[in-house]
Amino acid sequence: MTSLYSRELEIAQLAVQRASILTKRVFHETSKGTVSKDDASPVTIGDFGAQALIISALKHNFPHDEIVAEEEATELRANPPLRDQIWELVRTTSLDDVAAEGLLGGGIKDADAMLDIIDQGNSKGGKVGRVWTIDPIDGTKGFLRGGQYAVCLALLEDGDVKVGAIGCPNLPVDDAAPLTADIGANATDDEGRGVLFSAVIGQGATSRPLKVGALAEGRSISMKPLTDMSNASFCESVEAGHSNQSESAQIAQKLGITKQSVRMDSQAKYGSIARGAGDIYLRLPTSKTYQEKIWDHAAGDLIVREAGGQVTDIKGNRLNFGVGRTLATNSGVIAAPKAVHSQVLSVVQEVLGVK
Ligand SMILES: Nc1ncnc2c1ncn2[C@@H]1O[C@H](COP(=O)(O)O)[C@@H](O)[C@H]1OP(=O)(O)O
Ligand SMILES: [Mg+2]
Ligand SMILES: [Mg+2]
Ligand SMILES: [Mg+2]
Repeated sequence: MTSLYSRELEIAQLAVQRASILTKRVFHETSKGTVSKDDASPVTIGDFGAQALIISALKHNFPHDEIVAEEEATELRANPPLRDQIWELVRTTSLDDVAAEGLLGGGIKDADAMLDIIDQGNSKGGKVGRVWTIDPIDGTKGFLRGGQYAVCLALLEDGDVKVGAIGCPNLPVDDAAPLTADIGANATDDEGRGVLFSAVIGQGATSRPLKVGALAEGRSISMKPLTDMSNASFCESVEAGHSNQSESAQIAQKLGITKQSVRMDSQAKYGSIARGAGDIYLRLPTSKTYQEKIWDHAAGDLIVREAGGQVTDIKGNRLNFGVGRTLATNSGVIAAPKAVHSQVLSVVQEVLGVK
């Protein structure tokens, strides 16, 4: 008997795996083609290309599902050389396994079809029906720096995360490796790196080596039991503009955490705590107006919860993925093992003055 969401899980993981190949090619082979978006955040040919490949795989398998994806093709329609650079990558990226590539429906017809596919990620989201959410490259700044980044995909059903997959090409493949954002000085090959995290609601969380063909064997992951806060390690964003690092230092001190925070870009933070490499992930608001995006959290939220963690915002509320493209009703993120979450939450609220 096949389990619930088994097909969605398989397609999601293969789609993430294929898109990850494209991002690695961008990093190793080409200039990054970086352009600035309206909000001044960077986007590269890797972001656009990865989004095209993932949406194409989803539309082939689940043509009626909605898609909320980060990027859109307007810039590319006005910039044919950029479009052609992306098309060349998309056209020549496939899984190194005929059956797996076949499951994703193979390639895209032409450059114009690619632009239309990228724009199919424009759903408004919401709390009704099946909605996939895609962050083709999460942590673009980490990607550009040669640090951590992630290819993220999740399925929401009636606003609830049911399936999540996160590809982390630069994390150690070994779940027992120490928590670090460092990929090794002058690392030029992918030796020992690349992990694919996944989860299905009610079925636990898994990690497996990130491959370039068929899926590798997975193993079940869980958060580390944390009994003594002085041994805890917590992770946060590299970018001070994405999470308040001086408040997190005060919180850590009050909790009795003695280790320095580990700063890493992207949802690699969720994956790292889910496999017990780290313990706590704090994301503390830096502005009253910024709304977190659903594609930045959906897969990580499920993977951590399925690994035995609890994920809330700074008010203690579950993340609500059913209110549109953003987490408009939430503020910040606190992810921690269930047993200590309330302790962490109360210190966060004390330091931040949250009532
Ligand atoms: N002011 C902000 N507060 C929190 N997150 C932000 C802010 N500005 C951008 N981001 C998002 O944070 C995510 C990366 O998080 P991290 O720093 O933990 O890796 C990116 O998806 C980025 O969005 P964007 O893709 O638009 O740059
Ligand atoms: Mg992101
Ligand atoms: Mg992104
Ligand atoms: Mg971005």
